[in-house]
Amino acid sequence: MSSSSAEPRGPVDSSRVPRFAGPATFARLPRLDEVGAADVAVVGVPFDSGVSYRPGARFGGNAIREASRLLRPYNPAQDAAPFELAQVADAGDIPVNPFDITEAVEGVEAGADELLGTGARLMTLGGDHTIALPLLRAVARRHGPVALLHFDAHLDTWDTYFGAPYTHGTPFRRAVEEGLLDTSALSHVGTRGPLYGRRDLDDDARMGFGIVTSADVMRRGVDEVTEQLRERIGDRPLYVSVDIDVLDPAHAPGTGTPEAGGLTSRELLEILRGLASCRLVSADVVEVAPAYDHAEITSVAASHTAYELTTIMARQIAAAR
Ligand SMILES: N=C(N)NCCCC(=O)O
Ligand SMILES: [Zn+2]
Ligand SMILES: [Zn+2]
Repeated sequence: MSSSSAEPRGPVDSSRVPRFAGPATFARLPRLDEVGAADVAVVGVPFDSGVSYRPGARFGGNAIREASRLLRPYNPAQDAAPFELAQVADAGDIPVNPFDITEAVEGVEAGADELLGTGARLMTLGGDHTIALPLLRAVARRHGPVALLHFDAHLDTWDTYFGAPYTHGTPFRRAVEEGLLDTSALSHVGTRGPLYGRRDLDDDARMGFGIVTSADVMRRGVDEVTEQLRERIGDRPLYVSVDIDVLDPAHAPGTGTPEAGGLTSRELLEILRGLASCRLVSADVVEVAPAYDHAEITSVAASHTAYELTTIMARQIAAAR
């Protein structure tokens, strides 16, 4: 633990305080200001001014926090109690200007930079996918160009929308242009749906991305696909970005640009668990738009996604100690 030699402070005990009581933090964990420092900071970014279709992802972080009340402290799939292995804390939100995208992007970068500067890894809850760019800027400043595993229905390597360079469809083209990514280890997973033209794929391939489509996951299976991803990543520092629309709309209706034919939440969680040996330096879960959700289907899936990613980071922090 970076804060002190004391044991990590874990979640509120749901056998003593009902899990539906009190204000929500991620997984009922302490706030960052209650523990001083954290190994993994869960941070919200309530920003959705970069969307091309339905708005509402600005409410995603808090919806994920609410849904995460039901998470329990032991993760059997990874045989780990993540919140005992490392201090995980909820760092609140990075508040940014909803009326000025350029200023917001700078604000996210500064907020992420400050948290990373404490030695914490970030588990960011979006927000729309625009925020991946400033998050990657902050991460690359510390680690150099990182490997990227991008779970999404969409490529998000388009150039501009209405002339705007910073949008939720363009973060990874900007990241490649800025040299933030190790272009020998870039993968999209779960890609599907109509494109603007064949050229979208040509541009994407030229940037260095490999694609595992949603249909590939179905045909080849989770284990084979995950093995291939692990080989491509090797021991490089890895950033994982999960756009919740990688899931089929049946598994994640609460999102802004849904596409039919997506992954199941079981497939996504199993692929993530298969990455436990990778050097995960930070991650995000974005594009949860609760206004289109039903019975917290999407925010529950997102909370479990963040839980698996947090578990991977906590295990690695404990193993390195
Ligand atoms: N990043 C997400 N979720 N969507 C990008 C879709 C961009 C488009 O409207 O073509
Ligand atoms: Zn998407
Ligand atoms: Zn996206």
